[in-house]
Amino acid sequence: MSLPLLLVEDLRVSLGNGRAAVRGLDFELRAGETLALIGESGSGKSMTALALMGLLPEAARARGRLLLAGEDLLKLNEAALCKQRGRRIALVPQEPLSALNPLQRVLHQVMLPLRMHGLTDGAEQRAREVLARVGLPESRWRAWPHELSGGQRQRVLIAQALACGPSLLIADEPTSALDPASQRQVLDLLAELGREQGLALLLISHDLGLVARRADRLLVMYGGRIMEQGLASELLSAPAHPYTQALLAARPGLATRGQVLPAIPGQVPAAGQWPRGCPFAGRCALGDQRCIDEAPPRALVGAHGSADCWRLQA
Ligand SMILES: Nc1ncnc2c1ncn2[C@@H]1O[C@H](COP(=O)(O)OP(=O)(O)OP(=O)(O)O)[C@@H](O)[C@H]1O
Repeated sequence: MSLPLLLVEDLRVSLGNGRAAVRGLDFELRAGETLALIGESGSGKSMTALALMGLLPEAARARGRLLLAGEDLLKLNEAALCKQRGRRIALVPQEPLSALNPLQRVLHQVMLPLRMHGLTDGAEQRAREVLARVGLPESRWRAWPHELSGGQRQRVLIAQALACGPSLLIADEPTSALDPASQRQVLDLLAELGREQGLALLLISHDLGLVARRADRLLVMYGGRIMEQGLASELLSAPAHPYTQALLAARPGLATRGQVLPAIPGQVPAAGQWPRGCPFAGRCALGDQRCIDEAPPRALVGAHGSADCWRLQA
């Protein structure tokens, strides 16, 4: 089997004042593979993405190892990171409107990362190629961002992210601002691009139902830790961790018209206020005192997965 393109080892992100957003994350991602990072708001997904991009907020610090093709991103200085960002690792952000420059036409915005990385020869041709690939009609290439629909804007951002031919693409809630039909189209496009271009794709979402079937593997995160991980097909058909089961039961798509949207009872605690043991213990219908006090050991689940839960101990 090929070596992983991305190897994350014991990633920890602290926010200052003893608060931690990510508390020991391990995962790997291969070229051509799509990994979905799933969890409710506040689980630490975005901080993981920002650590990978080297774009954490000022007060935040990352520790651990983030090996991209063997090179530890956490050891690079800002100048070296700038060379990677947009070129080898690219991010498709959450908010298409605020991520685009309102004063620049689409085609020029897609040429921007190429220019920033000194790839000026053939930049316009390359921008045209990626815009065509993401399915933006040619009649829109000279439009201003405000003239586009939400789905079209997100396609522009995907084109921008693809322009320099990155090997790792991170999409952080790429469809949260879109209507359901555009959400499906954009996710299908990302999954297609991942396969076709051999990208390692990290798809971040709070909506398990929306992204699960487009991913090869799922990594369920809560309280800055991994709750469960495994092949998407196995994890969806037999979720082992009570948190994964609760997320699946709370999928927005399960609600019928007029029904209150299902939700997991209780609140996600703020960073720094997690129980000593399992982060989910306080909200888990099956949790007991041991779950609150002691971190659960990892149990193997199915043929390829694992879950951190006391209930799964033999
Ligand atoms: N800019 C910031 N400065 C300080 N703390 C932050 C910042 N952004 C997020 N946090 C905190 O970090 C923790 C993890 O947040 P993070 O944004 O990574 O979660 P998430 O799973 O991506 O959720 P969301 O989908 O809402 O972004 C939360 O407790 C959050 O309040």
